[in-house]
This record gives sequence, structure tokens and C-alpha cells, in this order.
Amino acid sequence: MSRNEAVEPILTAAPVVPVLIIEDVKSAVPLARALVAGGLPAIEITLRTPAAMDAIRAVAAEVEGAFPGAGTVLSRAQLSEAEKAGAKFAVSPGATDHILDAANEFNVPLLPGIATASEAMRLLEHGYRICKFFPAEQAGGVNYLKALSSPLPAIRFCPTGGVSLQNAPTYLALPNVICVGGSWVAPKEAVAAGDWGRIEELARAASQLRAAK
Ligand SMILES: O=C(O)C(=O)C[C@H](O)[C@H](O)COP(=O)(O)O
Repeated sequence: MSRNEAVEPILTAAPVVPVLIIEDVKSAVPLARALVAGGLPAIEITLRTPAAMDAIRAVAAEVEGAFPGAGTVLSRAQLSEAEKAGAKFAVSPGATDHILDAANEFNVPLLPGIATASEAMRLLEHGYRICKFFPAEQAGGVNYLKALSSPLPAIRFCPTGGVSLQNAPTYLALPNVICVGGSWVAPKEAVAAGDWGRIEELARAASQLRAAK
């Protein structure tokens, strides 16, 4: 059994997890509604802005069908606060002793990040079978992940970082890719302009992505 087994149904709900940077808490609910309407229920709200935690709280309370998650989780305190805010999952760009110890204390499942074979082995040793591959494109992209997966077939990945509508299908074609993450679904200008129709369209296109043949 995987240490973070509870992330599996969330990450398999759609092929893409949108990664959001929310500057104004007022945009959180309509943005999340547009993403859910477009077919993307798992939503990563990065803890990079002062509004992020309130945004998670608002989406958890008000958006039916959404699985809000906390992204950029770097500390025990953030993990604790995210769980209290109603986050259904938490994402970390890496996997330190501090964050892995903290994950053992809380119920919210953690998706920790890796970029090397040693890091992936370490997570396997901690009982994790699902992790983030970050930063995906910059670390070596699809070919790198394919090579990493060959000796480590027990671990599945959510590649994030530089993933786009164009390159997502090649990641989704790898047997060890569970979903991909990316910010392209919620462009900064569209969020600032409140163009929820545009975001719903981008979400729909992302939700219909299939593995490349
Ligand atoms: O802060 C975190 O924990 C993250 O989740 C980092 C994000 O995965 C990337 O910033 C998304 O990358 P882009 O799709 O290339 O914009």
C-alpha cells in the first residue's frame, strides 16, 4: 500500500491538474467553477501568494465537485494549515525529511516531488508510490522520465513544470504517468480579466487530452 494512496483517485479524475497562482481571493471560486465545468476537478492552488490559503478555504467550501489542493507546500506549518483549510491533497516541489515527517502526522495526502533516481528511491523507501516529477521539462522531459521509470517501475509520476497542451500527450503515453500538472490552463491575464469562459475552454481541451500514440 502506498503512503499517499489517497491521492490516486484525485489525480486520476482527469489527465491534467491545473496549477494556480491566485492573487485575489475573489477570483478563486469562479476560477475553480470554470475548471470543474471544463472537466478538471483536481486543482492545485500554490501557496505562493497571501491569498492562497483563503482561496483553498473558499473553493473547499463553495465549489461542488472540486478537489482543491495546496501547492508549493514547504513546511509542516503549511501542511497543517492547508489541511485545516480543507485541502484534499498537498504538493511539494521536493521531499525533505521535514516535509515527509510532517506528512506522517496529518491525513491530507502529500504528493512529494523528485527529479533524480536517488530521490525516487528514497520516496519508495518511505512507502510512496506516487510522486511529482519536477521540474519536468527542465530536468530532461519525457525521455529522462522514461529512462528513470525503467529501473523504478513501482513509482508513478505527475510531471509538472514546462508541461503544455502540446507536450502533455507524450507524457501521458508513458505507463508510469498518472496525470500531468501545469499552469497553462489558467493564464494570468485571463484570471486577472475574469475571463472564466476562456478558462473553461482551456480546461475542456485539457480534460480531453489523451496519450500520444
Ligand atoms: O510550486 C510548486 O510546488 C509547483 O507546483 C511548481 C509548479 O509545478 C510549476 O510552477 C508549474 O509549472 P508551469 O506549468 O511550467 O508553470
